[in-house]
Amino acid sequence: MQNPKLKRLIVGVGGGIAAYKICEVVSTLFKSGVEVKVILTNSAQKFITPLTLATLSRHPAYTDEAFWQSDRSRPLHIDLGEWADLILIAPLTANTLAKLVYGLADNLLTNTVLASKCPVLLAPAMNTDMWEQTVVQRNWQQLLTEQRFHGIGTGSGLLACDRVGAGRMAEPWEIAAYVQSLLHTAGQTDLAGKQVLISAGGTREYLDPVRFIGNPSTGKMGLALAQAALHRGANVTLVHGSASWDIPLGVKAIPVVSAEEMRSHMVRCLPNADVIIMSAAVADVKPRDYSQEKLAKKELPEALPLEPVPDIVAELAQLKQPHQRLIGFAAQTGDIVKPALEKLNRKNLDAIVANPIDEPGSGFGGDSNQAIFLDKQGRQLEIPPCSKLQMAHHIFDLLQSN
Ligand SMILES: Cc1cc2nc3c(=O)[nH]c(=O)nc-3n(C[C@H](O)[C@H](O)[C@H](O)COP(=O)(O)O)c2cc1C
Ligand SMILES: CC(C)(COP(=O)(O)O)[C@@H](O)C(=O)NCCC(=O)NCCS
Ligand SMILES: [Mg+2]
Repeated sequence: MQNPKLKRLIVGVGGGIAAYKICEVVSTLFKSGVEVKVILTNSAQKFITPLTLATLSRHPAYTDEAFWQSDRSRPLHIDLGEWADLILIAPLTANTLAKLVYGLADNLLTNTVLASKCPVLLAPAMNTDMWEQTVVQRNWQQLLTEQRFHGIGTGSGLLACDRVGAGRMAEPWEIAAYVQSLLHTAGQTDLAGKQVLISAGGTREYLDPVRFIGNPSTGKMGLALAQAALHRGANVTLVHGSASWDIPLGVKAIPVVSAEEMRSHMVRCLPNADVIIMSAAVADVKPRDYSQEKLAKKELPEALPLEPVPDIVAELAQLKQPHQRLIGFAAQTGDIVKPALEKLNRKNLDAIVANPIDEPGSGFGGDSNQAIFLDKQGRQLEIPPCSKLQMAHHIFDLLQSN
């Protein structure tokens, strides 16, 4: 999904056990069209072989042995540094972090970072005590104050030393998505300091403890919007119904079940938000009656009396201040433009994304989508089929360009 001009990635692998996950990152990115070259530190080679990464990346994997070879017409770190559009370092060790803070350059990886100007994405992985050391935290915070460095992680969970705590490396899918975002934006954090509030997924309106009215929404479009906003520097709150994914590190997630619950969280979070995107598929109706006990088959009514649930987007539109921007989604079959335009005007939205759920490779569940973006300035722009993350970036590009 990268910007067509930006697609050259160097992956620097550090000497930590989390290095085993980098094969998947390299493979995923290669398959999505990114050109990948890998540099391994000496310690990284104790965990994973250059041969594996060379094979997955379809390029030589570079080591300090290559750095010191005398058969090159130009130094390798200069060639690699000039070649890269983006450098990912994962896992980032405490050792390499400290070197980067001080500009130390005693191996191919650190020399390549100094010999390049592109953005650098860092994915640390460490034992909890290592990660929480004052000196490590100070190094981490200091490095992130520099514009070219972007950080992902760490998460909390089981570590390789059997400890449960902070220091887990971000998962491959999160790292790959962050790379895609930075290749799209060239590292520009145009949403820095902004609060972005997103709703995602389907809501469920229960009839009894096991049966509900719902829809097939998986929340993947909302997840992609949350990732794109986060990677562009925003603080992101994601109010989500049923979801089939893990929450990205750095996103504040609020799980909900019903439309009423979603409404109350969206209304509560609204005052702090700069941009509000309603990509959730809210059930329009709920059963009028709810039974605390599971209804026996024979107790089920022949016809289900229904009543409307709150119209969340309409309420947000009424409550919002002029500086806040509210974007809706309209999942439609058939003619998608007319009903979306009508919803944009009737609900007083700033923009709406009309989503043809009956087109192949678009709509519920999958990883790709297509849409027509309409706004109150009268723009009507087609977003051709692309990944949901790429669509999310197109939407933010359009919002930022007026
Ligand atoms: C089994 C093992 C696991 C290690 N895991 C980590 C780790 O997760 N994070 C870390 O910062 N260092 C870890 N280290 C220590 C680094 O390998 C060591 O600091 C090394 O000098 C890092 O070199 P590099 O930064 O050039 O890759 C580990 C060492 C061993 C022996
Ligand atoms: C090691 C691992 C990648 C394992 O992940 P997994 O449980 O998903 O297989 C994850 O626990 C992690 O990122 N840990 C941080 C680094 C670490 O554990 N270092 C070794 C401690 S001495
Ligand atoms: Mg609706």
